[in-house]
Amino acid sequence: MLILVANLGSTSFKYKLLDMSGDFESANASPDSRVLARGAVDRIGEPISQCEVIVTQSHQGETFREETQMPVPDHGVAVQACLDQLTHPENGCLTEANEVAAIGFKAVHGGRKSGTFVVDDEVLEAMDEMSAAAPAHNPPYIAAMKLLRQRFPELPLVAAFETEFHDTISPERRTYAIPAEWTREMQIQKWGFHGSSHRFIAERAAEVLGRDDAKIISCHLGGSSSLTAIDSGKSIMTTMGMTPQTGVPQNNRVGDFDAFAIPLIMERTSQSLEEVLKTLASQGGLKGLSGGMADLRDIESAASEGNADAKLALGVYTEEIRRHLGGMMVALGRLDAIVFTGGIGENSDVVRAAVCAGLEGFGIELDASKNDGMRGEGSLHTESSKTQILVLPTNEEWIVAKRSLRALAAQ
Ligand SMILES: Nc1ncnc2c1ncn2[C@@H]1O[C@H](COP(=O)(O)OP(=O)(O)O)[C@@H](O)[C@H]1O
Ligand SMILES: CC(=O)OP(=O)(O)O
Ligand SMILES: [Mg+2]
Repeated sequence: MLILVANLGSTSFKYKLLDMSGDFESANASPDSRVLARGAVDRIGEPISQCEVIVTQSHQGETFREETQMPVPDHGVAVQACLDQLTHPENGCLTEANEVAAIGFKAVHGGRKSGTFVVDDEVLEAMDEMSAAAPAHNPPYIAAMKLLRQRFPELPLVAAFETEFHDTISPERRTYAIPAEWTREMQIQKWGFHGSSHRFIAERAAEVLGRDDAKIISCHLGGSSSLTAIDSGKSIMTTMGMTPQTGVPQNNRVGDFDAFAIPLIMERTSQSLEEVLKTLASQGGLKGLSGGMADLRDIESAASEGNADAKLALGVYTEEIRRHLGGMMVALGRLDAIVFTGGIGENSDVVRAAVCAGLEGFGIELDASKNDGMRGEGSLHTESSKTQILVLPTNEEWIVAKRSLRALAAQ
């Protein structure tokens, strides 16, 4: 049974076509060997996007790999290019898109619909209600789902919402200090996001550490970044709140911010509430701090050349990560591992070193020689470190595929 998983990130589009036949629930289900094709478009919306496609077995029976650079203005163009690639007469691996049993989406905010659901009008409506709360994420997902529903009306679409993994967080850690009826009646609360990634890290870290009762902090750092404290496989605390604009600074979204600064900004800039919110959700975060650079690769290179704004952006970003790390260590009471994942966590030794700096007194010791240039799965701690420091590449698509199949079976 083939499942196509669509992952529309804030800066990227990634997809995997997975063969989910046989037992995919067991520990040796081997996610990598099930990938028939995968592709990624990086730097969506920038003048030049990087596109990579790998088809493990094409119609010609051979592996096909292509890397191109071209403008990909939005996620709609990326989804269309993915379907064209998969059904390409020579280099694709599907004769028709209908050979796929379902398309699973790493959907972001369903508000009242937190879980994994076959997409119907009610799911789309719930996502639409949350579009103002997740402006960078929900509109492209809704557009992609509507496009695919129109093109392939027989093909089930499944939405695995990012909030689901955080359903285990206690009321004390998910409730804002606001009038109680706002929480009860409107569910204004800390939902948390990146659930597929943090769940994958919980599963993989348990395998790597060889224990099911591990206490870990999963640092998913990418276009969007969030940390989650995980105890025995369950989320107990996370950094994003009601919306994916909160927590640590995001690529171009503000992160934690004092709501009472907003009326002052409106007064002094003569901007409407909508204009100020749009700025906070598209010109804030790393982009706002650095004077226009939303991608950490650009910020790192500008900072190394002495650019003061870029240095400050890096400093604010890593200090915010450390602030949350400290709170999570207290919530967990013991820390077996810090895990770095996501585009930044998996690739940036600069960020990993800054996050772990000076934590030796807590038993967290980074080995600089292991960290420098480290990519792929591996460990970065010294022999005497009490806490392990790991890099585990995330696999959100694997979690979405598994959850999508369960939702289809439960229908
Ligand atoms: N080699 C690298 N060094 C530093 N940062 C990187 C590197 N490669 C990717 N990144 C960062 O990772 C981000 C993408 O992360 P990812 O988790 O894939 O994105 P998304 O949030 O779109 O799902 C990029 O915006 C970039 O900031
Ligand atoms: C919140 C979320 O899913 O973020 P992103 O897709 O940008 O990583
Ligand atoms: Mg992502």
